[in-house]
Amino acid sequence: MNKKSNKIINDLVIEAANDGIIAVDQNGKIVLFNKAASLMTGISQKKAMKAHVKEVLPETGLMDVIASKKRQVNQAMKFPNGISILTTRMPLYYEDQCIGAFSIFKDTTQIEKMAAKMTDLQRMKEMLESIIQSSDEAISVVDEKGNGMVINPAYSRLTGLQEKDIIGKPAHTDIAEGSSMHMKVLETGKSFRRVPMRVGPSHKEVLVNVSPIIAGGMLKGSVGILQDVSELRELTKELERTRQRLRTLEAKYTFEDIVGKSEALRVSIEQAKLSADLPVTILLRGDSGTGKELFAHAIHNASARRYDKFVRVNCAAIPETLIESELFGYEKGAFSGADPRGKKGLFEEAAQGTIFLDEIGELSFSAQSKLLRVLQEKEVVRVGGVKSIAVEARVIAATNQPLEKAVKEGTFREDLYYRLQRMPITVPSLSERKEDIYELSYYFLERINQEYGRSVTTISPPAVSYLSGYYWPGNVRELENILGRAVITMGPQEKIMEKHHLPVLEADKPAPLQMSAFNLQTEGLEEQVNKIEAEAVLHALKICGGNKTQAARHLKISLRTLYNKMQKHKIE
Ligand SMILES: Nc1ncnc2c1ncn2[C@@H]1O[C@H](COP(=O)(O)OP(=O)(O)OP(=O)(O)O)[C@@H](O)[C@H]1O
Repeated sequence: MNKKSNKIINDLVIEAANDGIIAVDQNGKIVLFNKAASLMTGISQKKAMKAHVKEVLPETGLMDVIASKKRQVNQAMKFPNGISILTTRMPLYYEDQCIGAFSIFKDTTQIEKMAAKMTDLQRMKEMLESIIQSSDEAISVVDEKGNGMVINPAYSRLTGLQEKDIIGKPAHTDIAEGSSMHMKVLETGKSFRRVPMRVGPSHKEVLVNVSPIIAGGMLKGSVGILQDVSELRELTKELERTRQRLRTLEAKYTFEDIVGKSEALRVSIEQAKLSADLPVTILLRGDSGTGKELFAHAIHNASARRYDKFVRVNCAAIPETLIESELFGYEKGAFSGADPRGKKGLFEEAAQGTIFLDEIGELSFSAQSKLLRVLQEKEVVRVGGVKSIAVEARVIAATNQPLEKAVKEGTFREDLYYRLQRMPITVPSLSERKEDIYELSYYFLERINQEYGRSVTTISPPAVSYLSGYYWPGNVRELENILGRAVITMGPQEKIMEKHHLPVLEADKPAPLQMSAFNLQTEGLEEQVNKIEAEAVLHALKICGGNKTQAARHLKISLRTLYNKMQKHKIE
């Protein structure tokens, strides 16, 4: 290869190089400016060649190199067009004489951008990690193969499992009962919510929400959030207790609110008014929905105790295991799961007010004994305690059960029965006072109008006589419900309730239960049995007009079991 061809090759290589190359002579005139240099600086090769470097690219610092004769390696700098470069600059020598300088530079803009992105990603990752670690929700993450990747301290607290037990281990490692939802997510790519399972060595009951982690359109893993069911249960129970307490702490009605002029009702009201200030326990008797609670409110409000509390306790709705501690309170450490500070019972809570014991026929035998003692001695002893606490509250009890039968069968204490029977007041059933239906209907229409924003002003005589022909197993409560339903079926402008607005009311015996068809293919036996049970309970309540005692009798179960079933199937 001769000198000439050598030069041609050199020129071609320089031109094709990815790095920018600029060379200047000892005066600073640009003598070499390759294509990459042009692309990076945005200056055309034509303009750059022969121009003085100070005019077009003073930032290259080549004049300094000529002056100092020093090489500078890997210097970072920026061109005016924003391109970042890394440059190496050197003086050019020929026969020991500096004849110029040159610079080779690389475009580092992309690398810088990537580095910034990496820093952002790193920051984001650290942020996410600290959110996960400090979250009160128990979180577990698995990778696309189903191996544990991340758990947080809340997860360890809930399950009792540590990172060493989970990280890198298969997704089912933490499961005590149930199948891995993480694996289900990885198999289906779908989310699942509120799946019950048990986890960890202590078989902790949890509800799990799981979702796929999708990155760049690919399934990369699964994230699960575990909720402690026992905590949820405790909260729900507490809410229920608070609700019940709120409902119980005021007596809304007075004798003025008891509608009806029938002789049967008038006698009961007279008796109740007379007993209001007598220092005796009252027993309100009568079918479900006749207005016993209304009477209890009215008696309290007519007594000297009206400015004190009215505490209502539905003895059938409180679980048997809790009734004694609810009524009489408990001392600290009385039983596991109890408030460690101990708790006042409802008798103490009622103080100088009234305690209304609804469904008293449902009290357990042992609670009956304690109640008798309270009525006789006028004092309570908290569960797990020894100290007697004076009871000043007045007791009004109510039942829709034939207590005499329960006494005979040995399920209700005879001595308690006689104690309660000193002042019994029977609230008549609606079928014994059908003449009150007219007045009651107008009273309820007014209430319903207010509640639903309607203006039904009249009920036609045929509609009233139709209502009077019915046997009203659910009493006044059923009448209120039927009128409410009828108003909903009426047009918004209709003002007169006619017979056709009312549902079909069977004059006498109920129709047999028609079971709906169940989908045997998709539902398991347990689901089917549950549905049938819910339907049977609903049907019994319907044909008994919402009268729970009758419905329980119809189903041949105790009233307490009926309450449990209603709660289970969320039947109001
Ligand atoms: N004479 C009445 N005047 C006005 N409203 C009444 C009358 N009797 C009952 N009610 C209403 O009917 C509904 C049922 O009454 P209440 O709850 O007092 O019945 P109850 O006999 O205590 O029923 P249960 O035994 O099922 O607890 C309530 O909404 C109540 O306000």
